[in-house]
Amino acid sequence: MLFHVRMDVRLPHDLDPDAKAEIIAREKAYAQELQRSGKWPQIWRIVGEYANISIFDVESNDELHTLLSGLPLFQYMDIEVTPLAKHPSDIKD
Ligand SMILES: O=C(O)CC1=CCC(=O)O1
Repeated sequence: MLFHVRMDVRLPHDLDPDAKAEIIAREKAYAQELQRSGKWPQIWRIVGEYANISIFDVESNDELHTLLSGLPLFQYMDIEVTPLAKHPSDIKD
């Protein structure tokens, strides 16, 4: 199942710089591991925003929820999920 996910990051302005660097490093490691697993095949920066558009390829809504809620930055994100289905005009496969 494919999902389009938008993540807007809203870090507190008063977050300690070392804590900020540490949580961002953990976020990167977590995201790169999921990319290597094939569950997070695309991640794109939205130009001019601290936000990304990602594509997830997972087995279920529950799996996606587990992965998203495991993001180190989860508590600092607004997340919008759009489930994707094959378009009838798509010529692939
Ligand atoms: O910077 C972001 O868009 C938040 C984020 C998600 C995965 C990652 O590495 O950073």
